[in-house]
Amino acid sequence: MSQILYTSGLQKSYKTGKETIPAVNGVDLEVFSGEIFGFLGPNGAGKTTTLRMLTTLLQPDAGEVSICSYDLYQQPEKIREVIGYVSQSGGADKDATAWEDLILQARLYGMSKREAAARASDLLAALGLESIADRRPATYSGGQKRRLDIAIGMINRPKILFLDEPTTGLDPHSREQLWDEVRKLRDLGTTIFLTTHYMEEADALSDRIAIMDQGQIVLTGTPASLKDAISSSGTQASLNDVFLQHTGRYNKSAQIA
Ligand SMILES: Nc1ncnc2c1ncn2[C@@H]1O[C@H](COP(=O)(O)OP(=O)(O)OP(=O)(O)O)[C@@H](O)[C@H]1O
Repeated sequence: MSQILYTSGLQKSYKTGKETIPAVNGVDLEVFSGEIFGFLGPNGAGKTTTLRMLTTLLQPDAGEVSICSYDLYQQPEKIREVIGYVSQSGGADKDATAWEDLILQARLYGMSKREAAARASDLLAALGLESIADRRPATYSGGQKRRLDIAIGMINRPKILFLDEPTTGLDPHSREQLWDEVRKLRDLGTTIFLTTHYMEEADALSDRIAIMDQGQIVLTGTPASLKDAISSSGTQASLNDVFLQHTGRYNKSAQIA
């Protein structure tokens, strides 16, 4: 598999008054084309800060970043062309129907009216939103809203899609439905970079995961290899056990699901 995302020594501090908070403190990452990469860590670990740098929304203090071989500092506009980003709050327009919103987004990416309509139709079908395309998001369920957010994030056919906690707040059934949609996107060739607080989600979805803590990557590997590494004969460790061992705390939200 070829490399699609690379970071080396990525750093970012925030200054608030006299205090300097080293939010991201030397992050090295490698993500391969076609994989679902799970990005985990306790609250305040630095995940969102990392994600905002990778998506060109925040300037790093130091470090190298390349996505699809484009350099973050030299070619940020090229990086924006090849990524999609679905933030925790989503990007859907509450006053537009799904169809209107997708058409507008496609036109903003320079598609002709005909191309925009074809792209919107394809995305509505891929994400199971056809029957509600003419309604506004206020009338959607939580899962439908998240699927529309993802459709908007996919409008420009990104090579890599960043999903920030895509299933937070969804019930277990909607969450599993969304997992299927994410797998479908991956099977169609999109690399997925996903943050989540749900360990069973990371386990079920990710080809590989990285665990971040206090601004640094503390562990990377496949879910199976990470669990096997701390399992003893007769006792299979869970991803939550792995998380506990490497961050010193259980991920409480993981137990809600
Ligand atoms: N705008 C900001 N100004 C000052 N400090 C910030 C700012 N944004 C984040 N931080 C701090 O940087 C650190 C990393 O925060 P970040 O939001 O990246 O973590 P996270 O892993 O995404 O957390 P969560 O899981 O809670 O979303 C935290 O200590 C946080 O308080």
